[in-house]
Amino acid sequence: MSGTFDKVAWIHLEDGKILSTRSRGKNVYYLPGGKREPGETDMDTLVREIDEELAVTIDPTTATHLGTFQAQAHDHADGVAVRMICYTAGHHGIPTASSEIEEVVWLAYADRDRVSPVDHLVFDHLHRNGRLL
Ligand SMILES: Nc1nc2c([nH]c(=O)n2[C@H]2C[C@H](O)[C@@H](COP(=O)(O)OP(=O)(O)OP(=O)(O)O)O2)c(=O)[nH]1
Repeated sequence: MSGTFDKVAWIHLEDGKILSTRSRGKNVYYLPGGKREPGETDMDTLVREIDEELAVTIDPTTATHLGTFQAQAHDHADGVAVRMICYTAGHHGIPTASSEIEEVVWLAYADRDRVSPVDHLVFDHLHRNGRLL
């Protein structure tokens, strides 16, 4: 199978660390976010997915596009890609793991080996810019 997943992710940094999640049954951490549903804008997807995963309300008026990154999709056949459109954004509420999420953690650049290939690109970008320590 080939193709590309179209996903929107939330980049949430605090004290040089990035909020990351691990879904049930997975062995690597992902940046919170998910797949666009038909007709959704980036903000529609971001708000819906972050509410579903973390019970947090994203404030779309504060969203800033950080970058769009593409790499091999984790846990899929070679050649399947994920294109992840990444935003920082203010929020309301305390991130709390929903049922599909086993763990919510703050990762540093030193944790790069524990994230999926597309997140390597995000980690490198944020580290170069001094935002992920
Ligand atoms: N949200 C998110 N998805 C990621 C990241 N890195 C990464 O490879 N992905 C991948 C995982 C899958 O290969 C791909 C498609 O997402 P998906 O939600 O369909 O993943 P999946 O098929 O494992 O999930 P599911 O439908 O079985 O629940 O996106 C990341 O940092 N955050």
